Amino acid sequence: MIETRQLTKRYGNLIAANEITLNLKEGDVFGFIGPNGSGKTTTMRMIATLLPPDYGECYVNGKSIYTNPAEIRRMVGYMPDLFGVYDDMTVLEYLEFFAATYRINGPQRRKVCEEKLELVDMAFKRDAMVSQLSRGQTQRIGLARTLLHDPQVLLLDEPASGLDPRARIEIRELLKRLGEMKKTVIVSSHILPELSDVCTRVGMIEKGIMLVDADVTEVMKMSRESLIVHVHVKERPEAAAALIQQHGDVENVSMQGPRIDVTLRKSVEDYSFLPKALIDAGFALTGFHEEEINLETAFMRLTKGKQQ
Ligand SMILES: Nc1ncnc2c1ncn2[C@@H]1O[C@H](COP(=O)(O)OP(=O)(O)OP(=O)(O)O)[C@@H](O)[C@H]1O
Repeated sequence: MIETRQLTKRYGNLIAANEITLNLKEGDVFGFIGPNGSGKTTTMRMIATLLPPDYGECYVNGKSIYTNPAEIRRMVGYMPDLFGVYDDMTVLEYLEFFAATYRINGPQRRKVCEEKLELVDMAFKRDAMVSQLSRGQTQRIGLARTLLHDPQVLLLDEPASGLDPRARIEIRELLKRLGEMKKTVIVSSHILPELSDVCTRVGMIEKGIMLVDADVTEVMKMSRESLIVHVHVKERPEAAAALIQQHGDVENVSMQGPRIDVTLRKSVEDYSFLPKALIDAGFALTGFHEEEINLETAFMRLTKGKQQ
């Protein structure tokens, strides 16, 4: 659905996007992660045909940004990180105004606007003035506006920035829904953990260079040097730790309060020996689970040393 090859943009000596190659299918929700100024907006604007690249190719649903920009714009909904809203309009008027620019006319216009308001859970504010919406509500109206022409591809630049935790969760739920609707979504963020449970793929960019592009599960796996297992026993945790330490597959054991953190040797994946050894030795096992790596840890580990 989105295919870029060595997409490149330079500003003087600065290479804002350096040979970005991407391949996203229908239903992919691609988390585009990177610090400020790393090239996320530049890349998305090139895909949206709003910024001409200096080099490289980009196809959306098989259409080239060079030869079919108008068709691409019909297929793409782009939500910039900052967008203005007009003060003296109600929510519905605002959406109808943009629907008109997409040539959605007649009774269809009101219907489409109301549908999108439902989708972003803002129907209850249809008659409120746009100027009186909270930031999270404004973001949701922005998303409704991006969805008006029912684009197959969505490019969302930091849709959750500046939102409180509840509004962030709501945006995440919405992203999930868009993936389920088989849209192809690119969503940028520099806040890493918030994307992990909605994205199917993750791209990590720094200084214009895509350092990692993989499935979320793959990213987690790649970033993990060795497995860590958290163990809780009812009594005598120090004695349990000493017992675990003796096992040949265990690299290191440390105590985190009452919790025993067991680091396994590299490439050891089967840790079923741990509960067995503890139970055989008479310990009452009360907790046992593998440490989860979040995207933030993954990003730090995977990009370490790759950029200066
Ligand atoms: N019009 C421009 N002229 C010169 N430099 C630019 C221009 N637009 C962007 N840049 C530079 O290109 C680099 C990439 O910017 P971009 O906006 O793509 O980053 P970003 O990853 O979206 O950042 P943020 O998370 O802050 O939005 C930055 O160093 C930025 O200063």
